Amino acid sequence: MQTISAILALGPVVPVLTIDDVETAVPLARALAKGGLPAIEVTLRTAASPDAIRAIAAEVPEATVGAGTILTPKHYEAAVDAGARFIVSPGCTPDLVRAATESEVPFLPGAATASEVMTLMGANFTHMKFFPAGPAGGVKMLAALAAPLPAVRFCPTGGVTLENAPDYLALPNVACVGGSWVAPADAVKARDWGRIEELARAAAALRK
Ligand SMILES: O=C(O)C(=O)C[C@H](O)[C@H](O)COP(=O)(O)O
Repeated sequence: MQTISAILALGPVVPVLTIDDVETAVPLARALAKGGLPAIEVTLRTAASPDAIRAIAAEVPEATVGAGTILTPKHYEAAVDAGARFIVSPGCTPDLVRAATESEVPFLPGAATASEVMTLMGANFTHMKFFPAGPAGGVKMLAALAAPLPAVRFCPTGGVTLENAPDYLALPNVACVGGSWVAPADAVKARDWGRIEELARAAAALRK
C-alpha cells in the first residue's frame, strides 16, 4: 500500500473524474496515465463509479486509482471494496477519521480553514485536500496558512486550471493540485482519448 504522500508525488495534477459510463473508465485512465498523470480520483457521485474504479484497478496497472466524494464510512468501505488505492473527501467528520484509522487504504481529508486543518493535524493527518480551493481563498489563503501551519501539505482542488495551477504549485505547502479540466465531459463523451492524453501531457509538464 502506497502512502498518501507517495501517491500525491506521482504527478503535479490529480485528475478528478465523474464517470457516467463505465465503458469510458479504462480508456480514460489509460490516456491520463499515458499523458503522465497516473494518480486519478474517481468521484463516487454516479451509479457507474464503483464499477469504474473496479475496472481501472483491474485493467490499468499503470494508474493509481482513488475514490473521491467520500462522505461516510459506508462510502469509504464501498470504495475500498472496489479497489480504490486512496480515498478523498471534500471535508471530514469524526466517523471518516475512524474509518480511515481502521483501513489500510490511505485517506486525504478535506479542509478549508485553520481550525479544520488543526483538527486534522490532531488526528495525525499531514496531507489534506484544500477544498474548494478557489472560493476558499485560493493561493493567498494557502500561503497564509503556511505561516502558522508549515508542516501540512495540500492538494488544492476546486477551480484549479492549467492557467492558475503554477501559482499553487509554487507554494511550499502544495504537494500537487486536483482538477477536472484534464478530462472535459465533451471529450469523454466523444471518446477523444487523444485530446485527453494531450491535456494530461500539458498538465504533467507543470513542475512542482
Ligand atoms: O468530489 C469531491 O470529492 C470534491 O472534492 C470535488 C472535486 O474535487 C471538484 O468538484 C473538482 O473541481 P473542479 O476541478 O473545479 O471541477
